[in-house]
Amino acid sequence: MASATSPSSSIKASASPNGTFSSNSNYSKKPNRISFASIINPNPISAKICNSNGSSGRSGSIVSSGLKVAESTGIAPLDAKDLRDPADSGPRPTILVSEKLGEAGLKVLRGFGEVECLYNLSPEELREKISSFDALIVRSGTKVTRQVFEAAKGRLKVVGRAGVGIDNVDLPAATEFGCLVVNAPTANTVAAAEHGIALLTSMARNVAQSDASMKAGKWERNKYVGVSLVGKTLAVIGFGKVGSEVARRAKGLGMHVIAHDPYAAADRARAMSVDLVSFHEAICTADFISLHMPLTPTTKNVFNEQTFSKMKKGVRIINVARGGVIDEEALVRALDSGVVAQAALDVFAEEPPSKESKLVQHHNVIVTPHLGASTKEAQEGVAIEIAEAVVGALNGELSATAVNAPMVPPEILTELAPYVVLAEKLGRLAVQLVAGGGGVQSVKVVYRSARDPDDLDTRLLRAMIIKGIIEPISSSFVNLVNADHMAKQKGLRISEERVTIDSSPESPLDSIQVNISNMDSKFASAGTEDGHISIEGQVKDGVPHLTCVGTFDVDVSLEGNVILCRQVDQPGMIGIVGNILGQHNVNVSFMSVGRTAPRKQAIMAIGVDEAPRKETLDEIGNVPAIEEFVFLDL
Ligand SMILES: NC(=O)C1=CN([C@@H]2O[C@H](COP(=O)(O)OP(=O)(O)OC[C@H]3O[C@@H](n4cnc5c(N)ncnc54)[C@H](O)[C@@H]3O)[C@@H](O)[C@H]2O)C=CC1
Ligand SMILES: O=C(O)C(=O)COP(=O)(O)O
Repeated sequence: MASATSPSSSIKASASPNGTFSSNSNYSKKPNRISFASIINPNPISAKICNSNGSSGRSGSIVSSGLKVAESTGIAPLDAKDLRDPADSGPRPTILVSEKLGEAGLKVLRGFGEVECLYNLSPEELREKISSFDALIVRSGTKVTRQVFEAAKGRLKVVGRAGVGIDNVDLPAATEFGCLVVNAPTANTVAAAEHGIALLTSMARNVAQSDASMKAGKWERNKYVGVSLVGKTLAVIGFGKVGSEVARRAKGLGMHVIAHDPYAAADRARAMSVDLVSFHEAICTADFISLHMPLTPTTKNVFNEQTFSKMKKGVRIINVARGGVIDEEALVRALDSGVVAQAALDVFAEEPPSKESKLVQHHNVIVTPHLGASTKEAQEGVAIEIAEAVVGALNGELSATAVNAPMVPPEILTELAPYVVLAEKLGRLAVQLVAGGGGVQSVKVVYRSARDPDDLDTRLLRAMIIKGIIEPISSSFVNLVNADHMAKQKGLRISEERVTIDSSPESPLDSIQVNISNMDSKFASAGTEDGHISIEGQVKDGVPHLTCVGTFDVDVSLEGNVILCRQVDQPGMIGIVGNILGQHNVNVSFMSVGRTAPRKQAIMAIGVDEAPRKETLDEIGNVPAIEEFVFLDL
């Protein structure tokens, strides 16, 4: 007699910290987080976003179709009235806006969820409140620290940065907690560039100082003689969106513009008649230096004692990027010594800077309180951009402005949607075939495709395989944001191989094979000669199918659950097993037999709509010709 090898029972004993097997495709058991897998799942039943109370507040109507989701992945303008299905009476997502956001963006958000605008929260207050919110929208003033993610207790699904710089958000922590971070990278570019030019021109002509002098009743025409811009060299450090717009405007003022940016394309610079130069050349030759790079560990304090000492005496510096890229004490010394003649600063290492800041008070420094993005137009634009990104993320769409998850273009997402479902199911099946359930360390995934390997973006598929492998055997939650991190944390190595085959390049993939290395299988036939557990699947008519188990070809649609039996190949086996299932009221959706040779061994793969009871499985195990079998919970 073959004994029923139920993955659930063995996993229950070994792997799950709370002692219960997480059957898991029911996402409402993991209520607090958004699941990208469920979102791209074309099956409307599992395509739900769950709310904090575990109920699925938003269901099939909006996210039921993977294709529909994929089509809307590109951020299209949203009309607030279209955002929620009026019939959807579930709790609405909650959104905390912690800094001033344009009205147009608030309108989009209010059409979708419960919005609370709580400005000027202290860090403690933010930590206290955050666990009641699904989304948080910030500007540069809110520090979204690891403690904030911890305090969110898994509820926070998305942080929207209404602007560009995300240096105030702890990205590694967000990723670990599976929280998507999105920003609004384009709507304030012009505003920041215009502010840079405003600071450049007003610094050169002492506008701020002479204004203050006149308001103090003075008339000091000789004191405020400025410098001309025409013909002077401006070095733009960071030739990205803002930097290149500053360059374009400075050229209009007749300046000679050079730029330093290790990642900028030379032809883009050339097209604007801007010379891309080394950092050294930029800082040594410039009359004016304008900063437009992000604050990162590499750029922190990149303007310091040493770099100031290399600059042309009398250089003038504009900073509309981030205060932290300048060592502010070193700048004060450079101003005192006259190496730096003037500085115009919109941003500071600490905001707001202390009232006694020597830098702010310096007579050769003009300052604005981080106003670069603060035009009416930019703020409305940023608000709409971030509101749409956050709503999209809460709807489970892959955001075009995701900062800590792959950005997958809509057309690719549409194509990959059924393969994403297949990938997760193969991961789930493979791990259930491992004897004992846990301990998986090394997984090799083979993608067969007629397309050039460079044309196949596997990040999404890999994430879903990881999700499929990890979630059934732990209480961890895995999504596209944290999949690679979770794999690393659990010591799971995933290697990928892309095999080009002679087939139609119409479909992105022919098959996906998941191999778990060096593990014994509870279903020996799933093993290969070289000691792997191996299963393979394909998408047929948009539906994922299991097509190979070990060395046996099978063909069973992966829509319900699966029973795999190895038996002596003899007449009547399908009938015998089918009968047992029928007698116990288990509906068979699919059956397929793969065999090594007639009358030798065969594998029967049976798709069943519902999980059979133990007695049913025992009865199958008692059929003399059945050598081993396993029930796999999808
Ligand atoms: N003051 C304000 O209100 C505003 C400030 N900003 C800040 O301006 C900066 C630029 O924003 P965008 O142009 O939109 O970003 P962006 O990403 O388009 O451009 C940044 C550029 O800096 C380059 N870069 C990275 N490391 C560098 C390094 N070590 N040296 C030189 N270049 C480097 C990148 O290659 C990129 O081209 C950001 O720090 C952003 O936060 C942006 C908008 C408003
Ligand atoms: O977009 C950016 O990077 C900015 O610095 C703008 O910051 P703010 O949204 O005005 O606090």
